[in-house]
Amino acid sequence: MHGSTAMTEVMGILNVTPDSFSDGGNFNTLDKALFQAERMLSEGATWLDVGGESTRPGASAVSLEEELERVIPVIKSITERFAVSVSVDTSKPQVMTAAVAAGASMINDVNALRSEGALAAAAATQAQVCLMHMQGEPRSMQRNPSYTDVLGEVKDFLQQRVTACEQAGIQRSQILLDPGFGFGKSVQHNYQLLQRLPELQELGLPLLVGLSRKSMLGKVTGAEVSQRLAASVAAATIAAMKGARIVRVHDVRATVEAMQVVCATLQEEY
Ligand SMILES: Cn1c(SCC(=O)Nc2ccccc2)nc2c(=O)[nH]c(N)nc21
Repeated sequence: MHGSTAMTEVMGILNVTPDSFSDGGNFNTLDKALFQAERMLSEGATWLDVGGESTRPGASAVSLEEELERVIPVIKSITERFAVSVSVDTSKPQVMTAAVAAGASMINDVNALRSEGALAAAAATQAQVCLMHMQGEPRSMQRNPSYTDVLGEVKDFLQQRVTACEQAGIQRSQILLDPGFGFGKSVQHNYQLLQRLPELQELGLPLLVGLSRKSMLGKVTGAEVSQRLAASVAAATIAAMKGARIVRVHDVRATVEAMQVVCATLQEEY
């Protein structure tokens, strides 16, 4: 049995990119975001991940102003209204600073604080930081992912980023690590990382994983993005059994119930 008996936490995904709420109006965006936030909270999410820039390969870049406009009002409203922890999904240092000031308590950076000024921005807050592995850039990372030893290379990268954080004054107690499923990995690489997740725990820091609805699941089930609930819950269950501290998901209720079954199993109390 890996990890503590504490239940793996469920982080609900709250996209505030314009295409995630089909209408145009700003009020509608905030209104709809709050509705989704409240729903995911009621379903048992203890984290909400608020992101204003899609990381899909080919997604258009978002300006600083645009990203701030999208995420800050949402983070402010959620943290004023609800007792939930909010992470901000951004790589921009200015968004990190503003989001924490608005109430976010985790910085979720798919770029592992490699942008200019990101380490300093994160170090200036007391927020938790999730460092995620990515090979290459979102635009081109899926063209030809290649590794000699995917686990070893991901582990080395994450260790290097932890060292960079410590040198910037970020405490280890603030850091979570994430293998970055789908970010510069083939399907085989992704499943190797999932299977060998316990080896990442050797870095001695909590793990956050994002598997929900990703193409690695579609590849083996043949299911479209909107039809990947069972596969996503299965993947979250595997990750939790293998020690993940937080799972980042679209489907909160189903995943929370799966985590309750994992918890009962790992606690061996029944
Ligand atoms: C912001 N963010 C993303 S966005 C990609 C995504 O969800 N794609 C996707 C979503 C739905 C369907 C298919 C693909 N993935 C992670 C992750 O795995 N870990 C952390 N920490 N943050 C993350």
